[in-house]
Amino acid sequence: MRGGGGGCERKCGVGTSKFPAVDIFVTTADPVLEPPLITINTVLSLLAVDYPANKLACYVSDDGASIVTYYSLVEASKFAKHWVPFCKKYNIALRAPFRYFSGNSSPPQDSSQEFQQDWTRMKDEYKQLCKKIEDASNQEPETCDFDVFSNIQQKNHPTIIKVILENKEGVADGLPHLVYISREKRPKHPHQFKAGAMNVLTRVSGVMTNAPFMLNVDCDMYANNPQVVLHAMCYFLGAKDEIDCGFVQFPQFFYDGLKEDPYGNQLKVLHEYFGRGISGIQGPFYQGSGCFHRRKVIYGSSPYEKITAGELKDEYIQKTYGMSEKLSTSIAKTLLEGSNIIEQFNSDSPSSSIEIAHQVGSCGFEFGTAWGQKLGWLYGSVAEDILTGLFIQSRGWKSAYCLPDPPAFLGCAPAAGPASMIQQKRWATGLFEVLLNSKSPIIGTLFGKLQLRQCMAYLQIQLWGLRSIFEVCYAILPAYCLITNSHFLPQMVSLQISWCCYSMIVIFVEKSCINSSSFKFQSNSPSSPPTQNQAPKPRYMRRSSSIAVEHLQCSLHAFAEVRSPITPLFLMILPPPGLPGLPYHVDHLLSYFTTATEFVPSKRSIKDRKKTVDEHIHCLGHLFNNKVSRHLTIIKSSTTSVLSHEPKIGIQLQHCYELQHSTFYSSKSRDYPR
Ligand SMILES: O=c1ccn([C@@H]2O[C@H](COP(=O)(O)OP(=O)(O)O[C@H]3O[C@H](CO)[C@@H](O)[C@H](O)[C@H]3O)[C@@H](O)[C@H]2O)c(=O)[nH]1
Ligand SMILES: [Mn+2]
Repeated sequence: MRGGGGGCERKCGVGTSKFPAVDIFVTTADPVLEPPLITINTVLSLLAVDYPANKLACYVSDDGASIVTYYSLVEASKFAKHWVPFCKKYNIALRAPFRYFSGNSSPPQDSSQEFQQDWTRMKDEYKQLCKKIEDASNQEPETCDFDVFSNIQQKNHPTIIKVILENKEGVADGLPHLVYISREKRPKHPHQFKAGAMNVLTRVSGVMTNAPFMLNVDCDMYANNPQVVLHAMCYFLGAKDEIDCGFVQFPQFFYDGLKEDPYGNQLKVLHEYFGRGISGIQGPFYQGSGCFHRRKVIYGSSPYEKITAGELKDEYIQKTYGMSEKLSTSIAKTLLEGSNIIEQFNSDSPSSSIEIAHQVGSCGFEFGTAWGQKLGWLYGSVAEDILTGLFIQSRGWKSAYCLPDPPAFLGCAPAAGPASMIQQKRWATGLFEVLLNSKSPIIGTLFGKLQLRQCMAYLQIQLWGLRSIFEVCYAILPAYCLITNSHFLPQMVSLQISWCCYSMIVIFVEKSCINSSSFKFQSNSPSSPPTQNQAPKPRYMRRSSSIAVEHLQCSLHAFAEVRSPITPLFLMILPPPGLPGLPYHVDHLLSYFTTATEFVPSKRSIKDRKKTVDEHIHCLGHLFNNKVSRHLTIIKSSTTSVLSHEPKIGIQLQHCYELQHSTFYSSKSRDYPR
């Protein structure tokens, strides 16, 4: 055992030497669009997490090959030497300094003298750090250490790797390793965007530290909950079978969003409701940031095939994973000793592997190998996250969704305007590319281990781009009807009328149930994972609710959900007769009806209801608004949860509400680190 790590040990009831190592990857690509100050704040928040420092290594990939980014990291590492002990000493909740100090010009008055002094010193140091970075952005810093950056072009340069911090003695209370990487770029070589960067990070870390778990964060998402690594490890180590937990995804939440989120940039529907819903099937999608993977999952392993040493001949490994002896050894170790996760951490210091790291970071390394095709982060879509996660789940792995309080990561989202439209267009295109890819969910279900309902959930998001056609139609529909003095509801065609009545019932029951059954969260949510002997605390208390009504509600939802992903496809081919010329999209009609049901009598005050109606009307004007679909998604999430569990009604409901309301442990894994 190296080092002590008393803090974590006390909190978790497990010796920290038993904690598995974790490699952390932060990606940045452009020092202008992603200012180094933001990147270093993310890095600082990660260096300061509550986890033994000798089990962590943080790798920053800089696709911008920016001297300012590198300089900022070097300066930040000096600051970290004071910042991290400060955070741990006073158990600071928010460990990204720009958020911690924002709006506070003086320390809290009711705190101790010592704390006030330390606080003021830290704030001054942070100010100096900001000043240095600002100066460097205006005029490039000059020291001999930065020679490698001179005379290079952003898109044409060799690999640059710098070990900035090294925890050589392996002390748990020290600082984690910090490594800067800018992979080789050549004009004629496709660099494969983030997926390419992630694959280099995987290989470089494979030869340097080779931790069995890897966390990946975008540079603009800082760790908002210092216990995030512990939370993730509870899932990995608690899973009865590792197949249940190939990766652990934390939802993406954002700070400083616009009030009321008029453009839907907070992606509440996707992350909060949809995410919880599919947790009940095969688990959440991989969302690109805030996700922990098992290393062997990224190396392409399948939970059903146990690899034997005989299969891992050098020749095979080098053909699949590339020509590097040290990398081959580390990969073989990961694949063979996959479950012996404690042993794998490479105890050599990162700087001893720097030469090999350069080799595996070069752009020709992947030539002729399976990287990006069958392993690593996959190429072929700008939504490499969804594609990679889909491929993992198609091999049979499940994933877990973790929603601790406070949220694990917070990021910045474009507020509005062209930036957010460009982002949404990129996602819509990327998602559609995945649908057309040879690894599409349909193929995954037919020939792989992707569950049918998981496939439907993937289709639901992948058809997102196509839905805009219908969205436009429905947005202009009311106006069209006003101008031509016609109706947008179908004429007396029995099929459509029955759909309308049915939808009204669903929403009516939904509304009345939401009003009648209320759930109260316990305010004292556990801030640390429970110890071995401690029973898990229930995270919510049920107050009053009628099981019968709830069940009715859930079954209706289930019924409504089953057809949902198929509906848009079906209706595109076969528009029903009631609305000539306009496809009849049930989802969207449902959202119109949601507005109407605000007039159904309920216990909510008139003022409240009026507000909701206003909201909906406001929404209809905004094509990018999520609010209309919010109600729908509540329906979807409870449905998918219900559908995914065994037939006993009571258990179904329990799971359904746990998935919707629990913030920490998944309903499936109730074991804790041993
Ligand atoms: O060539 C590139 C391009 C991007 N990135 C990094 O990838 C991340 C995501 O890129 P960004 O342009 O910020 O995309 P977002 O739309 O904000 O990100 C979401 O969508 C992406 C897929 O489009 C996912 O990769 C992200 O993880 C997910 O958070 C950032 O850290 C970038 O620095 C690189 O490292 N190299
Ligand atoms: Mn981003």
